[in-house]
Amino acid sequence: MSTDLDTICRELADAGVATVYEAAGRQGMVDVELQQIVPGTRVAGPARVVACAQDDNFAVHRAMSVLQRGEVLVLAMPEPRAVGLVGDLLITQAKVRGAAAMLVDAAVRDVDDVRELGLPVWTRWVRVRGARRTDPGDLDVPVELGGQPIRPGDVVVLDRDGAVVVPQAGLPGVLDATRARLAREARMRERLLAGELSYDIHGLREIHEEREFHRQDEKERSPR
Ligand SMILES: O=C([O-])CC(=O)C(=O)O
Ligand SMILES: [Mg+2]
Repeated sequence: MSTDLDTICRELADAGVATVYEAAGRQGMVDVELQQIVPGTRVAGPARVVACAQDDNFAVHRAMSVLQRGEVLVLAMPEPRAVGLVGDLLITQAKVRGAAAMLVDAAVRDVDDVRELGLPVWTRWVRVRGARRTDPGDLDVPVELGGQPIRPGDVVVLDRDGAVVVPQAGLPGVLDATRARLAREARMRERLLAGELSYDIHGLREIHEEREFHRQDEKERSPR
């Protein structure tokens, strides 16, 4: 992974999923409930997409042989199911090879050991149900996760809130918008800490009072 991309990913990870999602114009959300196996982790990296055959983790074993440092392994299946595609042994390999994180649209097992390993993992389910190892599946192909298309190399940002995907072509724009949003939020936070209300800052009080005024007005004018 280039230093440039590495720096951009670090900046997006620090900004966090919600901020990047808003900065991207509310695009890229992975719309599923995800469990964060290692608390407190936030990461971003280019996707190494692993399209597993149904209930089969052959492709995950294969992916370990091509994985590059800094990548986020994205594990998908044709139908997401609570099948344990990875546990501590596969995740050990990912860690040794320098993966940034793993996003699993299936199940993870051995979670106590995985937590100890410390490689950030997000998963749809925790379940011990074993995977087959018979179909090589596909690597480096587009998949869909929680309604969100993920192409190889798209940047995946992950934290406690879940995951958001930024297509490579959109990276510079989203990075600029993220910086601008962080600056705006910092100014806003200062005003809120000083006691101001978002109700006033966004002009909502005014809107509400105006509506109330018209409602009263209409009530008075309407015949009984
Ligand atoms: O081996 C498997 O199929 C998944 C697993 O439990 C591990 O990686 O430790
Ligand atoms: Mg295991």
